[in-house]
Amino acid sequence: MAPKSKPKSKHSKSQSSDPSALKTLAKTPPQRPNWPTFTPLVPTLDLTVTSLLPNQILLIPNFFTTTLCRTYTTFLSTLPLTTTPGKPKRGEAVRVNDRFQVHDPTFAQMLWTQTSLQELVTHFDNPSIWGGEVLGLNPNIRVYRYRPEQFFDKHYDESNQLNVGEPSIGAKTTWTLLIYLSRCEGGETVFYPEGPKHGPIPEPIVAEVEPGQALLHRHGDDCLLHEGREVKGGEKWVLRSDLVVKR
Ligand SMILES: O=C(O)CCC(=O)C(=O)O
Ligand SMILES: [Fe+2]
Repeated sequence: MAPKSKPKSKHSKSQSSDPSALKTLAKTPPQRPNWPTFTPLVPTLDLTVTSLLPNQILLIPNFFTTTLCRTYTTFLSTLPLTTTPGKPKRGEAVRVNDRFQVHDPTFAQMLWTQTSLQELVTHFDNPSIWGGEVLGLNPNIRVYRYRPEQFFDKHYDESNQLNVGEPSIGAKTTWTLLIYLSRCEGGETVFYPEGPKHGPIPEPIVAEVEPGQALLHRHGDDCLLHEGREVKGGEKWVLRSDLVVKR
């Protein structure tokens, strides 16, 4: 929470009387988390991308090992998570969880290149599925913690336009990436495929919260309605980014 008034310490006084120091301070971006390294990992050759719904929802079991999941949840619980308000803005899904969000291009690049993700995505059987030339991951990194009774109500994920790299290239997001980091009761991510207009309503598709499993699903215009079901016991930890392609 922001302090009500500026602290009146000697330190802050000496800083404000030196304009160049102030300039440096203003330019300093908020500190990025000191993310743990991605070890140990299952070798890429031992991982497979499976379809929960062909062309729409893909899974990579054991993308993170159990040990790495534990390292991450321990680390993530030290971050300043904030509880999202129960009352969303108009048109936004009700989302009750604790979250942390950071713009971190370095981490996005690490998660892309220092895990099996880049290899699995770029060597996928049908690369046209990604919706363009894949550049990497969205630097908008989100961390969610759901405790019992917390959930993410039904919604669609939007595609976002952004610029990535140096020199920067126009890009857009096409698939959501979720990495489950813990085991919990409930909390499944559930998708609701649309059936034919007058036909029967298709069964929902349920992705279980398997620690270490990565889930990719199409978003933007091709997004299925989905939700993060209420957690009934334990904690559900998720790392979220998106696949980014050339615009
Ligand atoms: O936590 C989940 O299972 C779903 C998260 C989600 O839908 C989102 O991040 O947009
Ligand atoms: Fe979503």
